[in-house]
Amino acid sequence: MRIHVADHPLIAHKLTVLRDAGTDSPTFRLLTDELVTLLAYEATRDVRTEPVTVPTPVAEAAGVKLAAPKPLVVPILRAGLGMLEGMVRLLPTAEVGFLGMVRDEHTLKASTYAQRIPEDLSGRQCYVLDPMLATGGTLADSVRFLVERGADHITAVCLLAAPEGLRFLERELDSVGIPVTVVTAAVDDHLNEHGFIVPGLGDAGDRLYGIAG
Ligand SMILES: O=P(O)(O)OC[C@H]1O[C@H](OP(=O)(O)OP(=O)(O)O)[C@H](O)[C@@H]1O
Ligand SMILES: O=c1cc[nH]c(=O)[nH]1
Ligand SMILES: [Mg+2]
Repeated sequence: MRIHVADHPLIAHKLTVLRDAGTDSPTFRLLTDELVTLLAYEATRDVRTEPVTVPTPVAEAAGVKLAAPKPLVVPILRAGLGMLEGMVRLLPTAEVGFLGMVRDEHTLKASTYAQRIPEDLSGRQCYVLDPMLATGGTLADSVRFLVERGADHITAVCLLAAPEGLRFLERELDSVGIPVTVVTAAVDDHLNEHGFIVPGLGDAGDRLYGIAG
């Protein structure tokens, strides 16, 4: 597994405001959107392209276009939905599949409550969106789900990751047999006893959308 920490002053600045407990939901949503577009630039570094030629007003120019099959962007509901627009802004021709997952607050185990993902992902590059990589359980399960359907290249885009979760994913995803990359704006200090990232930003879903019932 490859881990890329996006080290850029604009990312660090926006992340600082995002962490601030005083930042309200509308601002949190706006900053999430902006951060994802900056992260998407790094996350799509390996997107597959094929050569094309276009006529400029002067001559033929060699260029590239995104290769088929189209990339699939997969936000993990709920919080990953806040990252969708920022990602498809850079990849407007991508298709979007949805995975609804929730982590039990006591056992910290993730479970899937909804999915709308193509049955056959053979040859597809997938971009998983989830702001928080805490224990890594949610991301490990979502990567396995996509690999079982044939995805052959997966990049996860996160805002924050915990070192414990990254270590867990490195062990778990060793055997999936395809390249997996995690792109994150920062790796934080540790997980607390409730499985929250420290210093983190709190519950990303709640900060985006309000307290879930
Ligand atoms: O790495 P993990 O320990 O698995 O935790 C990370 C997951 O926890 C949060 O989801 P949550 O269960 O709070 O659902 P929500 O997005 O609906 O708030 C977060 O959005 C991730 O999906
Ligand atoms: O810190 C954390 C950990 C899991 N999920 C969140 O939203 N925040
Ligand atoms: Mg949540």
